[in-house]
Formats: sequence, C-alpha cells, structure tokens
Amino acid sequence: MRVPIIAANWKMHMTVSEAKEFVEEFKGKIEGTDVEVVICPPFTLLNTLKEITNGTKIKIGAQNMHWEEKGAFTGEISPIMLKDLNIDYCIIGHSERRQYFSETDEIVNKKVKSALAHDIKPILCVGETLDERKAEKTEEVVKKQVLAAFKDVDRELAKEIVIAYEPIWAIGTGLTASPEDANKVIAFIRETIKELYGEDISEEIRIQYGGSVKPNNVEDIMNMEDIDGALVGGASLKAESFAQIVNF
Ligand SMILES: O=C(CO)COP(=O)(O)O
Repeated sequence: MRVPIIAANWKMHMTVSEAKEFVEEFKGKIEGTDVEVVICPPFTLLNTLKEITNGTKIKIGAQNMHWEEKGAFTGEISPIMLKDLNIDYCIIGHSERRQYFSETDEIVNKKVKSALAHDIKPILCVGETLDERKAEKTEEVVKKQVLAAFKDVDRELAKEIVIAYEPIWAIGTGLTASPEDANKVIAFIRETIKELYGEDISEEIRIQYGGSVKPNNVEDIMNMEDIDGALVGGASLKAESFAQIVNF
C-alpha cells in the first residue's frame, strides 16, 4: 500500500509572517488526514517552518540543493545544511530549475544521489513541454529524464525517491492533463522503474502528478490507480485551498 503524498511547492513566495499565519490556519484543518503532507518553502523559511510545525502532521522539504557538502559555491545550500535542520524532502529537477537555471539531467542525477546519501528524500520532477507532447514524444522525454536521474542509484535507496510527473504546459497555466492522460504517463513511469529495479520497487515507489492541481480537480486526479499524490504550486499558497486539496 503506497501512502499518498501531497506536497506544496511555494516557489519564490511567502515571508516569515505569511508562513506563520499559513501554518496557524492550516495545521488544524488537516488533523484527520492519512495523507503525507509536505511543505517546500524557500530556504529563508525552512528553519521557522521546522520549528512551528513540530508536533503536527506537516513535513518540510527544500526546493533545491547543491550536491556537494561544502565549498566555494556562493549562493548555494548543501545537503548537510538541510539535514542540520532535519529537513525530510528536497524537490530536485523542477522544470523551472531546468529551464531558468540550466539544470541538466546529469546535475539532477548528482543532486538525487547526494540527497539520498544524506537521508533526504528527493521529490524528482520530470515532464515534457507542449511541443514535445504535440510531437508525441512524452514517453520518450520522460523515460530519458527518469533513466538519467536514477543512474547509479541503488535499489534500496531508489524506493525512497518520490517522482513528480509535471507536464510543463500544465504548470501555472490552469491547464491540467486529464486524469486519464496523467495516469497513463505515470503508469509508463512505473513501468520504467520496473525495468530498472523490478516489480517490488516499482509497486512501492510513489509518483505524484503536478500542474494546476486545485481543490476542484484533485479528487479525480487522486482517484486514478497509479497516481499517488500531487505537487501543488499556486493552490498551495492559501491555507484554505491547500487544506481542501489535502482533504480531497
Ligand atoms: O510546478 C508546480 C509544482 O511544482 C505546479 O504549479 P501549479 O500548481 O501552480 O501549476
């Protein structure tokens, strides 16, 4: 049985006072949930959020990390620093990082391996552009991203990775893949994991959908057989709407 996981990606939003207000309202609304709930805020909020969510069901993740433990990498944050704050998860390879910060499949693979080595669970993002979808290359693109990200990752650690399938054309656009289409690609990703690690790992690994998930479409998405959760951007910024999503 895979435990569903719904994660907030706050991207470059929220101040300390906004985050405190959010948690104050949000924590009481999700007490009854069996879903694993993760909030991934900007680095500046990790410490505060870790403190104020202590004793709640909320886990905290970062949105990015460097793969090295320390060194002359101005502006970067290392896995040691994240672990120092007891951070549970880290989003890796989000399409915005691939697109605006030139993250390649090789970099994503280094970050995935480094996160796992430091006991941080990666939320690994993959997904195709609109042009790639129109050219019917979705499976090819997603498979290449998955194979590259999992390169040299041991079986036992592989199952700790959460994969987020986020079609780029559905992010922040209000367009969503239909639940059936999203499920089809996610089932294909699961098949790819099976080819790599066998059926037991592929049945255990959790795969989320991301891209304009809202309170009004989350239930249809979560009801699909292969979809184990959601990675939510815009609709995770308000406690009320993110709580509705978690309580789908
Ligand atoms: O990129 C996303 C989550 O990582 C999705 O963002 P939206 O939910 O705003 O489309």
